[in-house]
Amino acid sequence: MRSYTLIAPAKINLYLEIIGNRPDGFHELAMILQSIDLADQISVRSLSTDTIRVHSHHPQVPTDKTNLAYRAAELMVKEFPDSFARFGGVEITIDKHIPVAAGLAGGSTNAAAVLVGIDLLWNLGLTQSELEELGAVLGSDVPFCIAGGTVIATGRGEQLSPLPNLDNIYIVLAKYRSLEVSTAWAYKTYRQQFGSTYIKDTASLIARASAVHSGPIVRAIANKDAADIAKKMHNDLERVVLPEYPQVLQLRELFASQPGVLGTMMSGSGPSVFALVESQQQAEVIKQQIRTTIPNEDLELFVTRMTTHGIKIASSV
Ligand SMILES: C[C@](O)(CO)[C@H](O)COP(=O)(O)OP(=O)(O)OC[C@H]1O[C@@H](n2ccc(N)nc2=O)[C@H](O)[C@@H]1O
Ligand SMILES: Nc1ncnc2c1ncn2[C@@H]1O[C@H](COP(=O)(O)OP(=O)(O)OP(=O)(O)O)[C@@H](O)[C@H]1O
Repeated sequence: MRSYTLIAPAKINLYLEIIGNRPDGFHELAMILQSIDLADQISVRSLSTDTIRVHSHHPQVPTDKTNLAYRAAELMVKEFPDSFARFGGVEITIDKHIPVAAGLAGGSTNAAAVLVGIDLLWNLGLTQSELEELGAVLGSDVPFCIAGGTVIATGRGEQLSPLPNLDNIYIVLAKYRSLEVSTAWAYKTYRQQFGSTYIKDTASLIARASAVHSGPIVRAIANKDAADIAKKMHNDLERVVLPEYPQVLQLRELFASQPGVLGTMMSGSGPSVFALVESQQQAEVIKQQIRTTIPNEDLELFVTRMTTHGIKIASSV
C-alpha cells in the first residue's frame, strides 16, 4: 500500500481587483496570488476498502463530505472510476497549520494536494493543466494552489499566468481564531454596494484584466522590490470587510504603525491581515510588539515568507 505526504502552502493576495459580474453569479477578477511558507501537511494512502476517509486533529476542520479535500477525492473517483476500482479507496490525513477560514486558501490547498496525491497513487500522469482543470471544479483558488508561486489570476480566479517568482520577502500574519468571514457574503456585499462601477462589456473586461499584466505592481514584482510591491498592494474586498469587522481594521492600523512594515493588506476575503517587512529579524520584533499590544490569546500570529512552490512531495512510502 503506497502513501504520499505532501506540503500544501497557503496563499496571500498581493492584489485583488473586482472588475465585473459574471452570468454564473461569480465575479471577474484580476488578482496577484502569492504562495507562502505557512503550510499544511497532507498524507494520502490507498485503502483496501472502497471508501474515502478524512482525519484531522484540528477542531475546526470537518472530516465529512463538507471537507474540500474529501470532495477532491470524490471528484477523482468520479473522473477515474477504473483506477478507483483497481487501487481502492483513499485515506486523507490533514495536519493543519494554516488558520481556518482565514482568506489563506486553507481548504483549497488541501484539495489541490489531494488531486496531486491521488494522481501519484493511481499513476495517472496528469499534466499541471489537467490538474488545474479538475481543481477549478472544486473552487476558484484550487487551480492556483497546485503549482503556486507568484501568479496573475483572472476570470473567476482560475486563469493563471506565472510572474517572476518571489521568495525571501518576510511576512507577519495575524488572524483572530474565532473570527470568520464568509467569502460569498464579502462578494455579495461588494456587488450590492459597488456593482454599479463594474465593467459591463466583454472587450473592456479583457482590456482591464490585461492592463493588470503591465500594471505598476507587476513591474515592482519584476524588479523584486519588496518596498515597491508593498506600496502597490490592493484588495477591493477591504472596502466591505473593514467597515463590518473593526478587529480587522484595528489589526491593519496596528501593522501600519510598526517601524519596519513596508505595507499591510487583508488577504482574500479576510479576516487575516498581513504585513510585508524588511527582514526576518524585524518580522519577529513586530510579531512580539503586536502580541504585547493585543495580549488576547484568540489572536494567532505567524512569521512566514513568500515561497516559489505550490504542492510539493515531502515523502513517499
Ligand atoms: C477571495 C479569494 O480567496 C481570493 O483569492 C477567492 O476569490 C475565493 O476563492 P474560493 O474560496 O476558492 O471561492 P469559491 O469556493 O470558488 O467561491 C466561494 C464564493 O465566493 C464567491 N466568488 C468567488 C470567486 C469569484 N471570482 N467570484 C465570487 O463571487 C461566490 O459567491 C462563491 O459562492
Ligand atoms: N480542508 C479544509 N481545511 C479547512 N477548512 C475546511 C476544509 N474543508 C472544508 N473546510 C471548511 O471551509 C471553511 C473555510 O475554510 P478555509 O480555511 O478553506 O477558508 P479560506 O482560507 O478563507 O479559503 P479561501 O481563501 O479559499 O476563501 C471552514 O469554515 C471549514 O469549515
